[in-house]
Amino acid sequence: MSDFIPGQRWISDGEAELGLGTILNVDFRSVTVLFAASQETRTYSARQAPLTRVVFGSGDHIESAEGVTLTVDDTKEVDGLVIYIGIDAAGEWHELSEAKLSDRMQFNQARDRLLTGQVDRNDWFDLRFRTLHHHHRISQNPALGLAGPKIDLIPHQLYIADEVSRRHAPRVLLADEVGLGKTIEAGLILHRLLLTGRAERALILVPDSLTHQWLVELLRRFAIEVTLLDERQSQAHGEANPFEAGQLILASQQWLFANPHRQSQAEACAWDLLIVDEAHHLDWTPEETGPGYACVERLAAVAPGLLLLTATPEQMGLESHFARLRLLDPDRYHDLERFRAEEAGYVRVAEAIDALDALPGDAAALDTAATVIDDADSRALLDTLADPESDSAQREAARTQLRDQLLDRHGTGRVMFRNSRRHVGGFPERRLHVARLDPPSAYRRVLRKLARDEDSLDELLIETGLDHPDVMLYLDATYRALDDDPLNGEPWWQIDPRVTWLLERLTEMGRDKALVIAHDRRTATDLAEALRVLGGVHAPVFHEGLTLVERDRAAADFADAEDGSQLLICSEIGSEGRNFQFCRHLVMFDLPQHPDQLEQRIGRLDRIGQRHAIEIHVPVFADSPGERLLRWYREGMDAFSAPHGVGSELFDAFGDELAESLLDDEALAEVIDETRALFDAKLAERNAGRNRLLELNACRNERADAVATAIRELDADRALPRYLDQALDIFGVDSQDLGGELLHLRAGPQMLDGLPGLVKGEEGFTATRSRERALARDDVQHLSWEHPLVREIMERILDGTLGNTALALLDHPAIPPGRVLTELVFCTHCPAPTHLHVDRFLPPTAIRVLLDESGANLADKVSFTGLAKNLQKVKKAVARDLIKSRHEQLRDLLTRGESEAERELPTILEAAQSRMRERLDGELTRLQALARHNPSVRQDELDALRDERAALDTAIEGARLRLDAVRVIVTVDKETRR
Ligand SMILES: Nc1ncnc2c1ncn2[C@@H]1O[C@H](COP(=O)(O)OP(=O)(O)OP(=O)(O)O)[C@@H](O)[C@H]1O
Repeated sequence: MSDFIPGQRWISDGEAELGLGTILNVDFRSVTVLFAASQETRTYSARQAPLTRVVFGSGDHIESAEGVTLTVDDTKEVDGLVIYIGIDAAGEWHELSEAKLSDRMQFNQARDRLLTGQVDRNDWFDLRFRTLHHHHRISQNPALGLAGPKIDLIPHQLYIADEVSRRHAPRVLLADEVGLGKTIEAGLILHRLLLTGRAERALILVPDSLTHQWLVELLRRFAIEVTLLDERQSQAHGEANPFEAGQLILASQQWLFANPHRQSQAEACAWDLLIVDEAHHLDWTPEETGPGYACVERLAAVAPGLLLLTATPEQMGLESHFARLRLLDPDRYHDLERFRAEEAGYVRVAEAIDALDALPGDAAALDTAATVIDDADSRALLDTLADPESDSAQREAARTQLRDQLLDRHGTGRVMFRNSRRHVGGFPERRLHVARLDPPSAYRRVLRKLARDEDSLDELLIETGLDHPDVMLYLDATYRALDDDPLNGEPWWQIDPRVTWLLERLTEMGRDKALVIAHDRRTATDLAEALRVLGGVHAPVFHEGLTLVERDRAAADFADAEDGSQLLICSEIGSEGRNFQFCRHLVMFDLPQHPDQLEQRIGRLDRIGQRHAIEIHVPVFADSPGERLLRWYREGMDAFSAPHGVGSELFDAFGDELAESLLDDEALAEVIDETRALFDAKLAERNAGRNRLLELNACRNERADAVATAIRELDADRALPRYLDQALDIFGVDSQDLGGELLHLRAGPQMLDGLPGLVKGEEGFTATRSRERALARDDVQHLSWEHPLVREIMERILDGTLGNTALALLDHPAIPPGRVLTELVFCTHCPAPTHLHVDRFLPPTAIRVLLDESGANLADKVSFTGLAKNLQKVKKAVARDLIKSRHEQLRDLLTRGESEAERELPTILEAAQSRMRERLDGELTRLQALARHNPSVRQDELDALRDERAALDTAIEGARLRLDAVRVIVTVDKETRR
């Protein structure tokens, strides 16, 4: 028969912070418990439920749900429930069923363990106290959640991650230029949200070709383990919803978007955060919604958090860009025309921001700023800034604040972050090398035919089945398609001079690696064959026809610095998302037709981490459409020198005309002139308006610097190695110093099970506290306070009972032998739903009380460490006897200690309240001010912030103290010890 009866009170052994639970339901298999204080319900197996029954004894204090505190005098049992008989502060007697106890009550484990003679090792008690101390310290660190990942501290990424992850349910477009680290930003945001409990479930949708890269990047850099879901795995779950298989699911977009059944399963789950990479593929036009867009739209409607990633937000045109913004905030982005009009106003805002630098003293600048500034608070700041008499520190503060206010209150800044190379700086030069080759006669025949008249072009299109203008641009494909022609007997690569040209370039490059990209998959595979046959060069190929595993293998072969291949040949899919910055030669075997695609290709190499100038090699056939396309890119928009972000608009304006002029130099010259004029105009317009605002907003240096400094301080925290030494030893982890700041950690024979990354009998892992060392090697983990092993150890200590009782001997000349000191560690306990992240303001806070026999508190006079280093351990049996003999005295001292600690609680709670109010009121004021100007502040954000503040207020007010640990210290003299 089950031991559980509805109404009984139990606490969770592993999650004491849930508060006092009530048995809701019991059947022969399971038991369901409601933890009302933290609004959680849990179901456990009835036979192995990790629960402890809560029963209080005579002298204990209990509290009823109505808030009446009683001192227990006696108990009785009725129908399996304990009835407490106790007296309240006014001297009235009450009977209280356990079912009516307050949900916020704590079961005093340390007290009960001590009084029943269960004592732990003295060093465990030490470790417990230190854990509380460090946990408290780290929980309030402003860099929490950003310090653990194994990344370089790059300001624009830190700024974005910090800004976005502070928000309630962030919904943003991460739109940095290619290779500036959008994946890293998304990883940082996810990491912080997970670490602080603000998110638990996330769905990450990425292109097929990037699933593995994401999986590895999240694991290696962020120590985040995700479940990669595909159709095969989903089927293994049978009827069950495969998206429930893990908290963090990574899936391919192609798979999900093509599969309505799986989509409805994904939609049926509760996600906290949805991440969509390469979001420019989500097609939308006013006439038609693509399946990917529709799927994400439905998921985005139910997931509170949404991160869309794209380097080319406008690749599919402004309308499509607007549609993505609409996914983020449908209320704000509902009218395309209004959006266009708003964009036009950004120029004035950007000019006003720039004008601030000329103040005080410049009357024109003052006018420019004043035309945009229209609220009272901003106007007051402008007055300070314009006043030559004002204090210079005040002026600087006003300038910064005003700039922030202008950025906040105007533009898409809050929903879109876009950093550019120009702004970030420090990126390598790009060098273009064009090889002008003579077309072989077979290609010349095609060109002549094309040049003849329109009818010949139509004929060729029908004959080859190719599209226009592909038939002119990719002559090898046209040649292949004309395989009925007896003159086209040889494989294209036997006649195409680009093959020998490439072999020669490879020889010149020596040991340097090269990435080759061709438009067409067949060109890529044939080219690999050609290089093998004609030059004995082995090259892996990467294209859409390969399985994911085959693609990853090809990429890994290329990435291998020692034995890997010199080159990788990709079709166009290799031009997206992949990290090839270890290589500096890019061969564009042909040219893509869209400027954004050209930028994506270059972006594989021109990424963070690239240390060399990038050599871009392009072979073109003299006087061919390919050469004309190259001219359009170079002369029309400087497409090879740096990303400019207006390619999409140019393509929309001139793509068709260009296709028509690829056979005609005169017509081309006109298209180039027109393209150039529009390019210059767009660039000027962008740089003055939206781009300028986006740039200014994408990284606020003071904030980024503050985060980086906080991270560096945590990196250098000398307390971590000391803490780890002790913790690893106690948890049975063997650690070996490998020199060079490296540490190898392995499970020792006595290790407590279930520590992340460590399994008995297995190798373990190498880690280092040095960020630089960790970054230098893929196989070395970054050991920080946020490392999963350190977090698990801390959580186990804080949630469990390890070290919460101890007994030690003290030999002190000033204290006679046989006296008892009691060292009590109380801890604030604040049950609240995890998403409130109450730890930010009130992390478990220790109050130490050290009582002598008379009940005097010596904590201020005798420090924890001062005392600890003079203590001697004692055998457990002796400790038990000592405790038994002092039972009554200890009970009294425990009660006395409680009232000592209670005296300190109000100050701690007040400080927590004021920290919380300062932060949330500040955010609320800022958001309210923003909402007046910038409709991208959502009403639900404001409401959520108000609700959060109210809920935090209640939670902090309801915080209690619980006895976390107790150590009894008995004084001895040298004689006794001997
Ligand atoms: N802070 C960092 N520390 C170390 N490496 C980084 C950092 N930021 C970016 N990288 C590396 O630079 C490369 C580009 O970063 P990432 O893939 O996040 O860029 P992206 O903006 O998503 O690129 P794309 O536009 O191609 O999708 C990756 O190899 C990434 O690991």
